Amino acid sequence: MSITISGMTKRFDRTEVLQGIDLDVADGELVALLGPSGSGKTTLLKIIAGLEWPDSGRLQVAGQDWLQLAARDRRIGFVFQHYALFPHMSVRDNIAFGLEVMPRGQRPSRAQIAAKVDELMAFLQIDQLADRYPAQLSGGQRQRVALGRALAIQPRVLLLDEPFGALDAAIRRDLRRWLRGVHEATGSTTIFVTHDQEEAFELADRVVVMGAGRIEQIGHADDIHDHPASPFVARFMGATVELPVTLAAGRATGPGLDLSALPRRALPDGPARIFARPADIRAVPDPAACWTVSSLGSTGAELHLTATKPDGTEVEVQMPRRGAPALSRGAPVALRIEAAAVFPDSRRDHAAPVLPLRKEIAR
Ligand SMILES: Nc1ncnc2c1ncn2[C@@H]1O[C@H](COP(=O)(O)OP(=O)(O)OP(=O)(O)O)[C@@H](O)[C@H]1O
Repeated sequence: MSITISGMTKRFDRTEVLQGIDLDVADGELVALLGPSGSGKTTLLKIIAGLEWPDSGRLQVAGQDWLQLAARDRRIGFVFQHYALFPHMSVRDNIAFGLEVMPRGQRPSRAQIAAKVDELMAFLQIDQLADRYPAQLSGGQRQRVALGRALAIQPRVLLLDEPFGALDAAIRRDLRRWLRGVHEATGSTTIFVTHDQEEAFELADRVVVMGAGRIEQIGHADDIHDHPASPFVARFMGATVELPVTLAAGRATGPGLDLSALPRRALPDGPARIFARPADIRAVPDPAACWTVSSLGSTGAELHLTATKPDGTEVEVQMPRRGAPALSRGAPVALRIEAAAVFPDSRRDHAAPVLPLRKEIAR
């Protein structure tokens, strides 16, 4: 089922939680909503599920207006972070629940329900747990049961809200791989919410980055990592070093900065800011440079240093220790920035780029 959301807004009291969302999800696609806490991810998911209603905008699923449909008529599978399995029901009964409560005309027979549940438990690799109760399961097992319950009704759309949020890192990784397999096998259009970048990029076909009620960027992992569409996305993706530069003929320059590795950009002349990751910066000894090494440490593999300017600006640098020049505290250094996003100063932080970053001019 394809999903088309257009011009969607939602306000709670005075907060505009969704500020005009436009999003197309293709039939069978697996899409992640990624963003910091409070950016509106869950609200968007709840609107698709029919648990919230927008103030304006459209929601069409396979061409049908879902805002005219009650939640129970949407045939949606929904899994929350705090999966609420019924504690007094066995695994088997939890999974069967959605089928058992179907209206009489649509409800499969007892034998059909039993067969469906057996098939799902085998598919989810939890058949040996059929007669256990939720309290007797691990977090990862409970999560699989929750997913089994959501899948039992053969949902047209599967919505997962931080499905692995409460689990530890190793189990999350296992379940991610497993969920990807489930998605490929069932082919249901799936949207999941996460604030974990690795999870979003590993699992999803496309990632939707949300910030403060807006979609900041939609794309694939490499694209979002290398070409953030806004300062917000750059910061969110770990480009925590933010420095003023001057753009002239598509080239950025700044005091004590070597920016010759950056491609020319189709951006207007004038003041701008660059956003770089500490791991994309190299400190290079230079007696004439305005930066000095103010702290220096090593993790064995990497040197972590802080470079400081007389005006108090500080920059974190992480560079491979092997092959690094000899550096000591107080040494003057230039900063060579090997990759960075550049945004003209006139832009509002969350606006779309004046010119797409990808439109780089050949040197
Ligand atoms: N029922 C409600 N009444 C009032 N405000 C609400 C309600 N539901 C959500 N909000 C507010 O809307 C904003 C967005 O919430 P939402 O849960 O959609 O964000 P989120 O991106 O999913 O965050 P998180 O990652 O923390 O779950 C928040 O500021 C939240 O406090």
